[in-house]
Formats: sequence, structure tokens, C-alpha cells
Amino acid sequence: MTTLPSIAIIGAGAMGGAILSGLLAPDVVVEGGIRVTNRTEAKAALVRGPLVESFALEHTPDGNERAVRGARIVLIGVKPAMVPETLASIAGALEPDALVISVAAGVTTQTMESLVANPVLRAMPNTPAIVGRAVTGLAAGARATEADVALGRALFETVGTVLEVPESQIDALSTVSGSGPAYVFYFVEEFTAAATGLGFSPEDAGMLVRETFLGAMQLLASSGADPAELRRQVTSPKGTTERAVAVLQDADLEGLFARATAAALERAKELAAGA
Ligand SMILES: NC(=O)C1=CN([C@@H]2O[C@H](COP(=O)(O)OP(=O)(O)OC[C@H]3O[C@@H](n4cnc5c(N)ncnc54)[C@H](OP(=O)(O)O)[C@@H]3O)[C@@H](O)[C@H]2O)C=CC1
Ligand SMILES: O=C(O)[C@@H]1CCC=N1
Repeated sequence: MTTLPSIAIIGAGAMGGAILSGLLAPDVVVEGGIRVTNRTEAKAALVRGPLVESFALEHTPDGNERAVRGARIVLIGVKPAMVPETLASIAGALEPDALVISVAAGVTTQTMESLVANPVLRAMPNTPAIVGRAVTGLAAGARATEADVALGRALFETVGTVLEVPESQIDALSTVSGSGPAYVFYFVEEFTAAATGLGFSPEDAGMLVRETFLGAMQLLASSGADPAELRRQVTSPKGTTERAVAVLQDADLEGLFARATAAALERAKELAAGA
């Protein structure tokens, strides 16, 4: 059982909503309640429930201020470009002991600290939070104490695993685990298209690829073996897999991942600069 103090989520879309789902798990108690905000009623209605007070700014223009009053944790889940104006608008309503946590890519704790007087953390979760399998990077701002970091860790451990990192590493972490689910889903899409091209129905192709990914990942996780060794066990000398893997190697998969993560890192720098 995890007990957390009152929480406000400002911007409960894909990521804020995923964290919210962790807070609603049966083994989590949020004392003092959960308040969330979105701009539109359409979004607000999606997350409203017996344990969640949900404001739509289009109907309740001071919803953000109302949500953060009395909240011990304030999670900022709006798009990076909107973080500065959102923080500025709630700064006067924050409780003095509120811990402000942003999940925004690129936005630094220094920027956050210039807008609010409170301790701040940066977090980089990922959408498998919805199924309790997130990986969240957590970095402390200059004012945050060990107790603040522990509180942030407790929050994100409701949806998975937490790795504390210095802030200098959080953008790099984001290019791996923050964006990573998209890379995996893209692989699944393309692999499924290849299977369909081999004559399988979309349903059968989807099942073959999904179960192959799930089975391989469970084998990797439970065996504790090196992925290269597990690959070797599939790759019979002079067999079929060897030919397929050679094609992937010729396409420089390693270089492709390096270039993709470098591009994401570059974008995080642009976001930090307000672009
Ligand atoms: N998606 C992901 O995998 C990850 C995202 N992040 C970070 O999470 C943040 C949100 O991204 P994501 O969840 O994908 O985006 P979404 O667009 O899904 O969510 C943003 C939410 O913020 C709401 N919103 C916008 N403006 C305001 C405001 N002024 N006050 C209150 N709520 C507002 C929007 O409501 P409405 O739609 O009604 O306008 C929307 O529901 C970003 O900063 C991103 O960097 C971090 C890790 C992973
Ligand atoms: O694409 C983005 O900017 C966010 C951060 C990591 C995942 N989604």
C-alpha cells in the first residue's frame, strides 16, 4: 500500500492521464484527494470520477489555481512550450510546501525555479505507466531536498520503476525510455506490414508480431541472459535467421539508433531554449 498526499495534475492528457491511472490503483491512497485540469471539457470528462475532481478551463477559467490550492504535489503535464506560462499563472496559488514536478521534455529546473518559489523536480516517465510498467527518470532542482525526491519517487513508483539521474542526463534518458515506446510501436507496425506482405491477414500478422515481441521480452527479462546470447540461440549457423540479421546489420541498425536518439536530444535542447 502506498499513501500519497494531495495531488494536482495540471494537464492530464496522454502522460498526465497515464500517471493518474497509477494513482487510481487499488493499492494507492491519495490522502486529500486528486484534482486534475485540462483546457477542454471533452478531456476533463475523460478523467473525471469518484476519486478525481476534474476541471475544464473552458468552463472554470481559474481551474488551475483551484486545483493547486491545498495540493502537496503539483504535477505539470502540459506541452513543454506551455510550461512557463502555466507555472507563472499558478505561482501565487501554490502552497508554500508544494512540490512541483514537471514531466515536460527539455524544460529545465532552472526555468521552473525562475517562475515558482517552490522546490521542483523534473521527471521523464513513459506511457507504459498505463499498465504499471513505466520507467521514470527523476532529477532534482536546486531547492529540492532528499525528502522531496523521495516523495517524487513514491509518486512515480505507483506506475513502475524510477531511476534518479542528474539533470544533465535527463534529456538523454528521455531519448531512450521517454520516446522509446514509440520506437517499439514503430517496429511493431513495420514488422506487421512485412508479415501482411507475406500473405497473413492483418489479424494474424498482428498476433504473430505482438506475441513474438512479448515472448522475446519475457524471455530476456526472466532468463537474465545477454540479448546477444539469446539472439545467437535463434540464429542457426547457415540458417534462415542469419540471412535476415545480416540484412539488418547491413542497414546499420546501430547507427540508426544513434542518429535517432541524437535527433531527439537535439530537439530537447531546442525545447529548453523555448523553440
Ligand atoms: N506522451 C508521452 O509519451 C510523454 C510526454 N511527456 C511530456 O508530457 C507533457 C504532455 O504531453 P502529452 O501528455 O503527450 O500531451 P497531451 O496533449 O496529451 O496532454 C496535454 C494536456 O494538457 C492540457 N492542457 C493544455 N493547456 C493547459 C492548461 N493551460 N492548463 C491545464 N491543462 C492544459 C491539454 O488539454 P486539452 O487537450 O483539453 O487542451 C491536454 O490534455 C509534455 O510536456 C511532454 O513533453 C513526457 C514523457 C512521455
Ligand atoms: O515526444 C515528446 O516530446 C515526449 C517526450 C518523450 C516522449 N514524448
